[in-house]
Amino acid sequence: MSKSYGSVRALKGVSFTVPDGEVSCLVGRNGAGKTTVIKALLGLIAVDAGSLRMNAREGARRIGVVFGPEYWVGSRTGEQSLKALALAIGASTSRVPVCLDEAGLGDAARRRVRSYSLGMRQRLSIAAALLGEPDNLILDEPFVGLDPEGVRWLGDLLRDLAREGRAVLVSSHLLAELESVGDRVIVLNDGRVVADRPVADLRQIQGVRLRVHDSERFSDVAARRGWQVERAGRDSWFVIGVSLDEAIRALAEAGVGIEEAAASRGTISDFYFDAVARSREGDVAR
Ligand SMILES: Nc1ncnc2c1ncn2[C@@H]1O[C@H](COP(=O)(O)OP(=O)(O)OP(=O)(O)O)[C@@H](O)[C@H]1O
Repeated sequence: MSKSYGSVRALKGVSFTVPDGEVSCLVGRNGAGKTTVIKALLGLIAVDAGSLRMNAREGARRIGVVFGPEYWVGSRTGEQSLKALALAIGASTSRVPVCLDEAGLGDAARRRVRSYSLGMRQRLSIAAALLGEPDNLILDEPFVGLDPEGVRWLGDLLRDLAREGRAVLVSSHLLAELESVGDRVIVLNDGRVVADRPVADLRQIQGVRLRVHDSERFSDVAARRGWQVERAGRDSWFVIGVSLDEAIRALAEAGVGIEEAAASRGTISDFYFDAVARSREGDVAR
């Protein structure tokens, strides 16, 4: 898909697949194009080129959408809000208490939304997405405002919904929350997909996570030794396929100060920072 807003090219030929039975994570910096992709998928904006294809096994598939917490009208109760929505989308109102319970809002159903916390509004949005028993789910920043219990609950819910065969697409800046949820990670940068990989592949990668005092000297050592490194932050690195002992010895010999070092497997966070850094250098990795 490609999309411009006037002279701003928000999407420059974005293409990816969201498979059934998986949680796919869309990540990227502010302005990378995530919301534009999601709006285009939902038909809320027209794209200049490209299209969304759904592998419809049984006719048109239904998409559940999580609205931002600001969507709700404060003077309505949670129950009234979902009833109105159920009527609007043609879902049975018998789903309302089921979805409110699923979202942990059973006890707050008759309270006005204006008295809900941010996390409760977010839960109401998630309950709304489940109303129509959707085949697919699209969630834009669903973890915002949730407490630690809520984060775990939502992670488990998304995994369960995917395990039941749904395609789930989540956009989020909260990479730590995605680590235990995602099956696939798609990195957007400046309107392009710059990386797209199964999380299981990342977990296969073994290496050493390091925080060093001097990244320039570290890079010299890494280049001399032929290490494959991924940048995971300003002075944080992930060295692939090297043991902890080997890394510490080599850096100590070269006089590079180490602040932290630990053996580790690949994470979404490493993958993300590395993909964004490479795309800035013009080296688009997939
Ligand atoms: N209605 C609009 N009019 C003009 N430019 C827009 C509009 N909506 C988005 N843009 C621009 O398109 C680009 C992509 O924006 P988008 O909101 O899709 O990014 P995002 O990845 O969702 O960012 P964030 O993480 O901050 O939510 C940005 O440069 C943004 O300024």
